[in-house]
Amino acid sequence: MDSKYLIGSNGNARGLAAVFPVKRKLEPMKEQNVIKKPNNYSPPKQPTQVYKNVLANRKTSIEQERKALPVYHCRQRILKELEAHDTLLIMGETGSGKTTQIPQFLMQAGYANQGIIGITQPRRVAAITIAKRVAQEMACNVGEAVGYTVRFEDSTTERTRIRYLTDGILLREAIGDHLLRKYSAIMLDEAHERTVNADVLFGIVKEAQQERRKQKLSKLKLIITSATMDIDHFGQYFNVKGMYLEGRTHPVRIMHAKQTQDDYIHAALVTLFDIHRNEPINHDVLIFLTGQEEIEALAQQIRQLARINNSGPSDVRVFTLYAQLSQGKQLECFMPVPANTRKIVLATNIAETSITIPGIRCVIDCGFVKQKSFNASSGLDLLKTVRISQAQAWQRSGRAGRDAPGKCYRTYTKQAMTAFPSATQPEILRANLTSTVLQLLALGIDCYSFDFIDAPEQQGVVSAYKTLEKLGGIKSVTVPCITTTGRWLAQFPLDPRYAKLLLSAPSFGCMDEMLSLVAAMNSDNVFIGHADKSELASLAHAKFQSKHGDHLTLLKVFATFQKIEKTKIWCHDNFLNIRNLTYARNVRNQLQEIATRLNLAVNSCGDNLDAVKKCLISGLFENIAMLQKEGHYLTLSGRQKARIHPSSVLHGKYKPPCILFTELVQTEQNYLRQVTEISIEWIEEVVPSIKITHK
Ligand SMILES: Nc1ncnc2c1ncn2[C@@H]1O[C@H](COP(=O)(O)OP(=O)(O)OP(=O)(O)O)[C@@H](O)[C@H]1O
Repeated sequence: MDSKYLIGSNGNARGLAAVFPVKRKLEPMKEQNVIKKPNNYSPPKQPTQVYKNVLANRKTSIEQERKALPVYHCRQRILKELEAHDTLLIMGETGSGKTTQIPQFLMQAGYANQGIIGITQPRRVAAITIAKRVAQEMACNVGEAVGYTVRFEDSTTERTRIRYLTDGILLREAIGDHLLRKYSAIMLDEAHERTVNADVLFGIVKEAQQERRKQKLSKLKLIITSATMDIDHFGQYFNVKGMYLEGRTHPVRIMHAKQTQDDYIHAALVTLFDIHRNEPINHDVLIFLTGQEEIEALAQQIRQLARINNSGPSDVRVFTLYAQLSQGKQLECFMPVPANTRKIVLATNIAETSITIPGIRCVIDCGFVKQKSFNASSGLDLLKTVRISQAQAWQRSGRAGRDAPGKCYRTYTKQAMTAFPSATQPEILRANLTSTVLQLLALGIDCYSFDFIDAPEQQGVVSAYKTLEKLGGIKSVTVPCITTTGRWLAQFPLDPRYAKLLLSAPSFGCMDEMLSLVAAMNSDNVFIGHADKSELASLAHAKFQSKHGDHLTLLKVFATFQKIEKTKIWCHDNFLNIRNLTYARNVRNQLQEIATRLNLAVNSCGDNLDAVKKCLISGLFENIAMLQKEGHYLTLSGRQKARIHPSSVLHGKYKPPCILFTELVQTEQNYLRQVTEISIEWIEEVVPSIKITHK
């Protein structure tokens, strides 16, 4: 197949249907395979001898896998270096064992006796799956010696010594204790990702380390790791030399498209079918695409083609993995599939670093990513599809060689790749900084004097200060001093604009409603758009439609869900996602706990829904748009032309003259997502600093 890797030369998708149900190449079941794909094996309550043997085999096999990792042979060197230096920069190939093994080395060397070993991850799915893997390696349950903490979910207990957490969580903890005293060692993993939170953490942990030294407190050891970081830049910032872990993991064979592909989705599909025809059935495939819509459309296409051509049970299982999916759904692709079935995972860059999806032997990389960037002059976040960096391309290929040699098919030419930027632009140089600036202020740090690894643009910082001033979080842009409101805003694990909705809700008399709405807005899509039964789904969803718009529709769904007893049946009948609604309920409980701590009254506005709509303006005042006589909308801040997204209940009907939206999405054109009709007069009433100069 390698020499044939000429994407697009295999005909069109119709032709592919005929190619798909190729005779399967069944691999003889090796003992190892039986352990990896246990065919939904569930252990009996009292372990039988057979089960004990399976467990023993599994333990031995995990032990062997660990010993084979390159990092395993560098254990002594790492520990010696860490004894001599307080900070280590470690670079090692993807899959070499940095994330799973180094924390265990530290624990064995006694570092967990004086505090917790914390390992940050850019994404929740990585923190959860890695904690599970390490718990398995250490033969304990998650929450015992090893645990994870992600937003709204904490599996750790007082027994936990190794804690995987998202960088956002550690940042939040720093607000409570800027010396991070509960940690003896912190590993900042996947440093190349350069998320805003990670960049801020670099400065905070560096400061905490120095301060602990000054105050003669216990030492804080720092380890910064990645397979693709700019070691010179990091070395300069932390004033240390980098350490390179030699040793390769499983080789990954890279193949590039011979010709430029106009349609990367089609190219990925053709490549997938080539793989399905030529590679053993237990070689699972991971395809990198850019976003939810693209992924769901391709997943449906693959499932349909598989169905058309299979009379018996399908020999492929298609999984999707993107940020908007509920946590439960995200974790499904990590489960084993039955033997003689190929797992196909369609993912965004969420699967790009850190994670190991067991069974993946082939990666198809489309070479694009959806990137959020903030336009400081318009005050709006935009999502754009852009080329990945070369570092991302290597990270993606690294997902193929985790448990065996793999292959990576790049749907772009080798020549094209030379034009990709070598590293991803740090998020801090393109992100909305409102939340970060507030968190720094809550830590007593002024953005202008903070020791950033790369300082953000001044325009971005000023824009954040302006938003915070309007939210009441700081006194003025010129003297950015945090107010009591600012401190309260920082208490909620939310974007400050959403936190503001909760702080102002009691004065509008709608705290009960706002707790529900903010919780639902912070969970993933609760509506299931059923591909085969879209009319039935629309009919079911129509029952909840509010003429005011999407926010009140969502509130109606959530409020009904809260009252219903048989939620499973109700969600099923109404095409609603029970996991996301349950998650929202959990979020609501946690937000209510914080509100109670802050003595905020939980009042209800009953049928006076204008209260909810006015309250929405108090936080989302930058997300307002006016109808123009040409039929499109113009955003108030930034004057962007946009239309109501087709998924909105206000789409295609009467067009309200003034609307509030949750986000602006840029595809071929600008769309306003999650929209509610508001009255123009309310804007100045709720946020007096906003003057309506045009209509
Ligand atoms: N959930 C898992 N299931 C099965 N094997 C796993 C799992 N997680 C890790 N492994 C195994 O452990 C190895 C080391 O993984 P680890 O995440 O520690 O590597 P890494 O060096 O941190 O990689 P990266 O730079 O890509 O994050 C993997 O190559 C894989 O063989």
